[in-house]
Amino acid sequence: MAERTPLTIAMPKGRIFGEALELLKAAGLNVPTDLTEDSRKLTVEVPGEKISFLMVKPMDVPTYVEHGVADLGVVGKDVLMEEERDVHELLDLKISPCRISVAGMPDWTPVANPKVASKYPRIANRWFMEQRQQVQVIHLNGSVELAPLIGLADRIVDIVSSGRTLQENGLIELEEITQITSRLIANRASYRLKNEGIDAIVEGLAHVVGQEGEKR
Ligand SMILES: Nc1ncnc2c1ncn2[C@@H]1O[C@H](COP(=O)(O)OP(=O)(O)OP(=O)(O)O)[C@@H](O)[C@H]1O
Ligand SMILES: O=P(O)(O)OC[C@H]1O[C@H](OP(=O)(O)OP(=O)(O)O)[C@H](O)[C@@H]1O
Repeated sequence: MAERTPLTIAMPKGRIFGEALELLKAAGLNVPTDLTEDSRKLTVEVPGEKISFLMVKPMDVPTYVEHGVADLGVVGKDVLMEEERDVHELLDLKISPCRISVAGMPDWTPVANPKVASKYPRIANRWFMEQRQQVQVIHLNGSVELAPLIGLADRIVDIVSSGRTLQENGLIELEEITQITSRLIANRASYRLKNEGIDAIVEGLAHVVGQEGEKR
């Protein structure tokens, strides 16, 4: 891909990273060999292409992009829904598919003002508000499935993929809130000012994910 505009891409460390990297390579980006999941380097430049990568926490990707220190970012739709940052969502990359669901113990019975543990307090609050159910959301940063087992919460709102974590902890999925995939996002000003460079990347990625007609 002939790329002249200097661009910075925020890449999420962790689960999405490998698949996102493969997509970028398939889209023709000359990805440097030191851009690997286990690298400790936090910035990596693509020689000759004026592209640099920032290695950041998945939850922080929209922050870097909103503030314009990254022009582009790859992030799960769950994070976009939770963070509500002012960024431009360009493309559904269709990687890291999963869903956000409400789950609980099989013998769960309705109680007044139930406690709901979640890594996604905004998504959980929004969902229960839409359902006109009053709940108390407890924010956790991980191991959310533990909460109903030890009496911290009556239900959880969390990612479900294979369903293994729920199953191994004796929980059941009660309601699906939404399907999730990873998205390509852009800083709003960058999208206007660096449109040519960004469009070249979007075109390449859209071609790979088979989505020419679906770009936003
Ligand atoms: N079990 C899963 N299967 C598939 N995709 C998942 C799964 N869990 C999360 N994801 C997707 O991958 C993204 C990144 O998840 P990952 O676990 O790498 O980061 P994280 O949730 O921020 O973890 P940590 O808090 O450990 O840094 C999530 O935002 C979501 O879109
Ligand atoms: O349906 P499954 O395939 O089992 O995947 C779902 C699990 O994966 C994620 O957890 P993660 O591994 O990121 O750990 P965490 O609990 O620390 O967030 C998510 O929060 C679920 O716990």
